[in-house]
Amino acid sequence: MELAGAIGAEAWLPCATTVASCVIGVFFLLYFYAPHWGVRAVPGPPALPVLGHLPLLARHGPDVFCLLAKKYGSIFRFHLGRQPLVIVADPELCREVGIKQFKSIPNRSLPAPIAGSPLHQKGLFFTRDEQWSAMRNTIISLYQPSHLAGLIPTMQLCIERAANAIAAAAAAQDHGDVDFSDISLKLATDIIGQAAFGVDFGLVAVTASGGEAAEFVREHVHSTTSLKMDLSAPLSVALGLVAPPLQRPARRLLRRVPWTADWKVARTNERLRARVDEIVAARARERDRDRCGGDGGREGKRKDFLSAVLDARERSEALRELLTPDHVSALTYEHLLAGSATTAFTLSSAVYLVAGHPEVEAKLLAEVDGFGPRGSVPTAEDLQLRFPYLDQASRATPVIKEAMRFYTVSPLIARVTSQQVELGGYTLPKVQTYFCISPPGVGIGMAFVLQLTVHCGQGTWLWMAPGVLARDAASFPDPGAFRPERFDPACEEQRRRHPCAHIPFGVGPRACVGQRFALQEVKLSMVHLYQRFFFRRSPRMESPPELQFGIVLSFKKGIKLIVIERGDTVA
Ligand code: HEM
Repeated sequence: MELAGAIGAEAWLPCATTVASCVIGVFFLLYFYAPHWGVRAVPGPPALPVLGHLPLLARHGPDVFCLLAKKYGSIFRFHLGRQPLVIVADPELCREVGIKQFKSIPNRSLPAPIAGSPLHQKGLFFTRDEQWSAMRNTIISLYQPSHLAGLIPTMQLCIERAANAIAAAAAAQDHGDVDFSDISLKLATDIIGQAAFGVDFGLVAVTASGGEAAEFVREHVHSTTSLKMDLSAPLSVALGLVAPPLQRPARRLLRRVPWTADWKVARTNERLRARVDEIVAARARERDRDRCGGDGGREGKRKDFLSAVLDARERSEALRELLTPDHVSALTYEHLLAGSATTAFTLSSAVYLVAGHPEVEAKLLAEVDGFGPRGSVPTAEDLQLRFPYLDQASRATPVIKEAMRFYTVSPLIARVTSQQVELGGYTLPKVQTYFCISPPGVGIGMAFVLQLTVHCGQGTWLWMAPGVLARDAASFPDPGAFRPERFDPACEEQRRRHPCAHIPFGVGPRACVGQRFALQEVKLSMVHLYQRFFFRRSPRMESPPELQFGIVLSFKKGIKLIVIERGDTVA
């Protein structure tokens, strides 16, 4: 009997192992290929299990999307780890996504680096549906021309400080090199500090080791630069790319393990969050004090975003419910996140490109000198009307526009479907709910399966690719040439171009809310900088500059320029 039992067990064991391996294998295949299934008809290169196309991204950087568009056409599949993206690289299809079919594609997909961070999630960028439209309607007035015109003196003050810092840095160096991208990031952050928080960070003026504000911003920069889209991100983010359900448990675990990247990011984000909450609470207290002491004047004078949002909250019960203190903090912090690195990158790339093109520089200098003597500060109206080369017509800025085409700071714009969508001849599903089967009573496995449901239920990730559009020779002949004249409204090339061929600020109701703010800042900066200096590319910098792809593009080793003071009389 015993012998028969042993033989039975021996025969049964390999059989059970084979069945278990098959079940695990099938589960693995289903898990990794389920999101792919709904979009399998969309063309794309074969994807590696688990990693998808991340190795391609590592090898080619953001250029990979141009290469894939050449091979697969204007709509193709790219697997960010396990998650397939349907990438749209055609102006008309971008108009479909951003405008015509907006009702079916109103939200952004939540990339792995952002998942689990309320400071990042509760701002305008990642809120959804009615919450988003109510929030956007509330804050949109702060970006209207009349409000922005009132910010010019504050912006100009920061710009003049930055120009002094540039002159001092150039004088301190034997070869006159200045780390221009570093100063422009500090400048953009100072401006956002004033405009969003009503706080003078004074970064341009402080040394590298400088005070509490500098520490706050160092933490912000660390938090932002850890928002990577590839496997060099902290472990939990990398896991989020290849196996989303493991991200949350991994993050919970790793944030407790000292010195891991997750631990550092969690500590930084907690400190950042506490600091932003502190600023918001202090402003609320200040307003209460002013009201009790009858000093409504200071309250009324404040032009920053935070005060305006607190005002709006006070005026309406409905808004108090909509904009919880968490949302107010997130919205305010979002300005720093959305408005500093993007604007700084745009200013740095414009000045870098002009420095390498003497014919563009000559036209620009002539225009700036024609405006008035050194130190003249343009009004909002001057910025619109008196700088045709920098600003050919309202909101069309040839030099800046061409710089933004040449280096597109957001090469991809993330959206997600909430209805089934027909696009470019493909049917893209409303949601990807293949993994809703949750066998009851499996303990910890149950939690795992429930998480799968959440992750798979997000809809098709449909991303626009302005970075590919910007390099398309059909819209921009000789796309590798820096030629601002291609945006001259009078030229044939501009007249023929599709209105959505150049969309660095996105398109449709969800386009960048800070576009006018950013352009005002960049134009004002360029006018002042070219009144005082001209720039040459440093031979101590690589050419072309190396790019790094995080949540937005940045220059990996910065932009180094030789600065030459122009003096009072301009040649
Ligand atoms: C050169 C600078 C900037 C560039 C290139 C840029 C680019 C973008 C892009 C591509 C989007 C996504 C648009 C879409 O989905 O269609 C966006 C959204 C957004 N941007 Fe900007 N941005 C810049 C500056 C700013 C500034 C200065 C602020 C704030 C003061 C800002 C705040 C936002 C916000 C809040 C959103 C989300 C809008 C929404 O979901 O309703 N951006 N930006």
